[in-house]
Amino acid sequence: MDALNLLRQSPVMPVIVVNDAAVAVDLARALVAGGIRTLEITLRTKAALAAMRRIRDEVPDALVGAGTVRTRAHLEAALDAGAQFGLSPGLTPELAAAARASGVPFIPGVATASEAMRAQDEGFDILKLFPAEAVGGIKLLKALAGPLPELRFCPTGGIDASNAGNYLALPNVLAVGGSWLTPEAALAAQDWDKITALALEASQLAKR
Ligand SMILES: O=C(O)C(=O)C[C@H](O)[C@H](O)COP(=O)(O)O
Repeated sequence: MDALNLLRQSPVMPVIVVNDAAVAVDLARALVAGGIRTLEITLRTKAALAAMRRIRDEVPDALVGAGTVRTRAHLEAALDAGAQFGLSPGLTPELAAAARASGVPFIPGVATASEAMRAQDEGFDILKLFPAEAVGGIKLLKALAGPLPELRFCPTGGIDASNAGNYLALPNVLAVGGSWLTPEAALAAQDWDKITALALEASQLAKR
């Protein structure tokens, strides 16, 4: 699978912060039950790698991704833990080389035209716009479509059920990312029905 097909699996990529690997399997099952298969587990917590391993082993319908991949070492650790793809808030030459060598889909983050052009030079044409709302959101994506028509985006940062549909209506947007499918309170309460309901709502957001 490449980044294009990956982002076509689900209109929304949940950005998941796991504090306790023990709940990762139930959480992943709740999202998959709501039709969301592509899961971005951020590397921001100690539990992240163990969570990826468990989901990979126990939830075969999920596609497990690593988020917040900032270095070659992060990417290698995530792949060892079973990650099937990676995303980053940005891109460095070292990370670009590691991602190309890994052979897994990798979606680097960009926030400007120059960053998008550098990412394209490094071989990436499917990019995360991050932090989407803060750097111009829909207006920026519309403006980039003119000079950079080959690029496709997964905007992330400040997106939720209220504005996701507007992003998905843009021709250069393949999917959106966001943390709104996994609210901290629902995770703490292990309210899997709530998370399945949010996932169902998100999976019905049609692309175009
Ligand atoms: O951890 C990463 O790699 C990131 O890129 C950050 C996340 O994508 C955003 O924190 C999600 O943003 P919200 O949906 O506004 O909460």
